Amino acid sequence: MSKGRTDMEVGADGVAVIAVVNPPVNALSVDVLYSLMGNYEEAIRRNDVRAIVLIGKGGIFCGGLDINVLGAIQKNILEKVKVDYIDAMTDALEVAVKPLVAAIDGLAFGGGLEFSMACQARISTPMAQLCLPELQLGVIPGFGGTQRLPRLIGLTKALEMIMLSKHIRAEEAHQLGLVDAIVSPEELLRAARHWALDICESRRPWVRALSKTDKIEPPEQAREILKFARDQAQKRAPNLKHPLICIDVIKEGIVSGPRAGLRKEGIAFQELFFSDTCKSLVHVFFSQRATLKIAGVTDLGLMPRNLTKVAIVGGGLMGSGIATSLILNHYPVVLKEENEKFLNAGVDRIKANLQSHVRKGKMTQEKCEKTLSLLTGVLDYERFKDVDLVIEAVMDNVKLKQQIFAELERHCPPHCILATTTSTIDLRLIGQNTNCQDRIVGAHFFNPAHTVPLLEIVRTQHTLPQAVIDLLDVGKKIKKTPIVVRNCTGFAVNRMFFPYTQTALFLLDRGMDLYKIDHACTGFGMPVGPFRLADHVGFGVALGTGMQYLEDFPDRVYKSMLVPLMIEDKWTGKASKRGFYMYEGRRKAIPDPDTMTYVDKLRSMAGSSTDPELVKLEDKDIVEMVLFPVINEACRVLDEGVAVKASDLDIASVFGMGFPPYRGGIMYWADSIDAKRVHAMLSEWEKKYGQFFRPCSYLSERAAAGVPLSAATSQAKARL
Ligand SMILES: C[C@H](O)CC(=O)SCCNC(=O)CCNC(=O)[C@H](O)C(C)(C)COP(=O)(O)OP(=O)(O)OC[C@H]1O[C@@H](n2cnc3c(N)ncnc32)[C@H](O)[C@@H]1OP(=O)(O)O
Repeated sequence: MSKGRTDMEVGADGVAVIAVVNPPVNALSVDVLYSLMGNYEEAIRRNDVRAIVLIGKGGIFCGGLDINVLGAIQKNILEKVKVDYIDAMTDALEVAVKPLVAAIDGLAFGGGLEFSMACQARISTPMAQLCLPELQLGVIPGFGGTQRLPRLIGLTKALEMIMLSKHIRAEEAHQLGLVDAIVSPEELLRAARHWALDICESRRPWVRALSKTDKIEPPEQAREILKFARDQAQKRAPNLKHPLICIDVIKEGIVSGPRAGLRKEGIAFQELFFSDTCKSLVHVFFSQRATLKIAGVTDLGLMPRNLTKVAIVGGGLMGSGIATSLILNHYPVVLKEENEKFLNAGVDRIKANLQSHVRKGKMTQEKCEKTLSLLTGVLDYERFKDVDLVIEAVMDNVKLKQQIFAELERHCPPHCILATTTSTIDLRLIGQNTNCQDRIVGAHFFNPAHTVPLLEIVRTQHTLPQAVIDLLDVGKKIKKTPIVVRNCTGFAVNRMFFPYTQTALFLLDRGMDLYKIDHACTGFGMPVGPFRLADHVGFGVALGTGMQYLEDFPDRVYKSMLVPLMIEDKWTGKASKRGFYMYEGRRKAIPDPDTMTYVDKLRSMAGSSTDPELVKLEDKDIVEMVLFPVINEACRVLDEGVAVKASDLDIASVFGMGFPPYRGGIMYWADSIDAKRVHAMLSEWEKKYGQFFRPCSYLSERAAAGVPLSAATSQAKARL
């Protein structure tokens, strides 16, 4: 946070060019802010300076406030940034006696975009991307963005950008009036200088964003727009306050004028720094980047090879989702199926995935067809001879996978990485009939693979670091957040979340209403409750996984016969339209009264009776009972070295299971509750309900020593 600077050069034309220099994204660190103000004041003072251009060095304008500053303030390492001072800075730019023009190449994010909006004009290159992403960090724009953006582009568009942290490209920004001209990168500086001098010489208007009123909608319409935005924000994230605070701040500017709006923005911005939401989201931001740093893999100086052609074996739900993701990100894909019928079905699924992009306006029909042309369907291995990566995505059957991997070794070039999507089978077993265990790696995607943002990369003791590096690179290019884990049953994500549905089944057996359990979990912020999740995954998969877990972890599998009972009647979850819910149309899930017939049958078969204490549990207690066993398993996953660090599990839970990011991820949340309490509750439940709830040694030791669950093992050992 105390690094970076700005450089100033004054040209013979009288234009001072102030460049932000703080790679990799030119974030506004404390040093950059002070340096910027120093340069600015000097430029205003100097008689040889007539105008100022603000630019970022290295093809990036500015990635916003240095997020380390937020973290440091939260931890009291740094005194609160003087927001008054920053306001004064943006104000100073806006009311400067010499014109300022922002020259934007690459990213103009957060505080960076806000500084540019305080300038009198913005010139960009075609590749520029503009965004106010502050809400994703639990704060609101704090350098005047809540007031200047609506005045530059109107309330409707400004709210869309701010509330959804929506990126816009130069062309759209130009149409909206946020960017005044688009020029090539080579022309950027020259054009910005000219523009600034043109303002000096009154050939172009001197625009002060805060004084603009022409884009703001009339009062009645503005009220409606703000109300709609509020309703949407509440619907999207009922547990979050900062989006509503942001709307209040914008409203203040509309109702009482931009000065009042700026004042309110400053106060709210400072207060939000210290909210748990902001702390959690900052943790998620850095943890997400940290997944790419793996000791013994990414610190060896290896560079990712350029994998240009990918093949997929199996065009089922998973294979077609992965293919969609790859072609959407410009990878040519060969899709192999065993017969014409399955191949057509796979290709149709991919077409349907792309069409849904067209329907939602994310893609034109023309682009859709171009994207689809990257896909080649085949029935044999002929085209595998020049592929760089194969992803096997057939059903989880050891013999079948072993046969496929032996064939892949024969047909693919020797550098080709062979990946499997298995979620349960030991990778060493899959590669047993090959001599290329060092190129075998797990690429565990989550269904639907083209939308779920997590990719679990699984390595064995044989996997070469180069194969992991290459897959990390592909993962990043197809916009997945990858976490690298070690080979074991269920890997990190499925293993960690296995108890989620298990505990729910336990509660159901003891008389709790299943919809109450799901409701409690979604109220906490999970996208779906455990029963809806089971429907989505499908009972066949759930049962298969359950059997595997029973074999590998017999001490902690809760044996419920409910799912097998339903499968007997061909109720298999969402795919069969009957499961714990009934399904109408594509999405609608309706509580199914007939499900209770199975529950009652099971209860009478097992002779189980309602537990009066459990059925009285409130939502908060249900959430703890369902999620504490998840924490317990996450501790085991960490202790066994399946995951490298606790923050990887936070990311896995957020991006793989939809754990609410504003709670920081599963381990972060556990530490916020305190390991002692998690341990105490599990111990109490173990006594009452059996070993399913028994706390593992990692949790017990850390709870006893008062060490956070997320503390790195070496630090923790020193304290244990
Ligand atoms: C007052 C204001 O209103 C408040 C603010 O401005 S709050 C900050 C607003 N800005 C943001 O939220 C931007 C956050 N950053 C991003 O979205 C993305 O990093 C990006 C789009 C800028 C670049 O993405 P990408 O090219 O994929 O690179 P990415 O790996 O994410 O980042 C590269 C490095 O820059 C760092 N970085 C990115 N933005 C940063 C920021 N604003 N502060 C500090 N570090 C940042 C990352 O941590 C990463 O560091 P590492 O290499 O050590 O892991």
